[in-house]
Amino acid sequence: MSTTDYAIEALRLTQRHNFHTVLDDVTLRVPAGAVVGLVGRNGAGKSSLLRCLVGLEEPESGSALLLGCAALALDDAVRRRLGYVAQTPDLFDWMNVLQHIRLIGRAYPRWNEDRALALAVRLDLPLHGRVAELSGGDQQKLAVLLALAHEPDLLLLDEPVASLDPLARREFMRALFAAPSRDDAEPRTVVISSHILSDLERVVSHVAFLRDGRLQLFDAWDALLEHLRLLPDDAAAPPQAAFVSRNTATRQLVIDSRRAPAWAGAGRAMTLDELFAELNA
Ligand SMILES: Nc1ncnc2c1ncn2[C@@H]1O[C@H](COP(=O)(O)OP(=O)(O)OP(=O)(O)O)[C@@H](O)[C@H]1O
Repeated sequence: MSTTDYAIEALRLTQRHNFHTVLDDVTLRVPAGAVVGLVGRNGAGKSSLLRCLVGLEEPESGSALLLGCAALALDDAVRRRLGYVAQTPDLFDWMNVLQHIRLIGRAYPRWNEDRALALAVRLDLPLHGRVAELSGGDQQKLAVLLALAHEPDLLLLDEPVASLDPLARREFMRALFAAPSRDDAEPRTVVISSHILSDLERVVSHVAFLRDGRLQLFDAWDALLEHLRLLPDDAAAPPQAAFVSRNTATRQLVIDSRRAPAWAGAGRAMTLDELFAELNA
């Protein structure tokens, strides 16, 4: 793949806060059109990674390119093609939903107000409700709506569904993958961090696992489903080179059968929940 086939190219990102390593040499190349689930335990570094990717935080070392443009020097043309929703929505308390839609719309030539209003209705958002009076979930819905309505080519979402009820989550997922209204639209690339792995599993093309600031695993989800196998850690173990994780408490192994083809049929595949538990054991 050439550099331009990647919507995101992060090279050796390292970040420290108060002498604590928050991101540790993270290299991540996200193909254009991928939908990446970014997962990891609390404090693993997901928000920090997303902030470094969108240029809101300057890493101690390393660099990131978004749509081919340096994250720390994004030009207006690239900014207009980006959407980012922080974990804590960045909204104006004194403004209502409709005012937000009109204000943000002015900044984006591609803004689709009809789509924004239709989405507000589908998400059950009160158009005249002031942000200060909205529930946490409704504030999160508004932040997501604002990031979606300019039809970005690259969307980075930091736990966008944490406070959404199951029906709102379903609407949100539909909106996320709704076909863009423009003819010139490129396949949208999405990075979405979430702890709701059952939701992610249904929509992602790729999964990135972070643990203690390190990128533990990044691959296409269908490849992981096919090739990662959970099996008992016993005397007849596969070659160590195939080990992905070893759980001494449960005496189970995760192996990558691409590195041990003879073991391709051994054990069983895992759900994303199970794989998460094994990788963080
Ligand atoms: N500005 C900061 N100053 C000091 N420490 C920070 C700062 N930002 C993040 N950290 C620390 O960096 C680590 C990673 O935090 P981060 O918010 O990126 O994790 P996360 O994976 O998004 O967690 P969660 O799932 O809880 O949202 C944590 O130990 C956190 O305390």
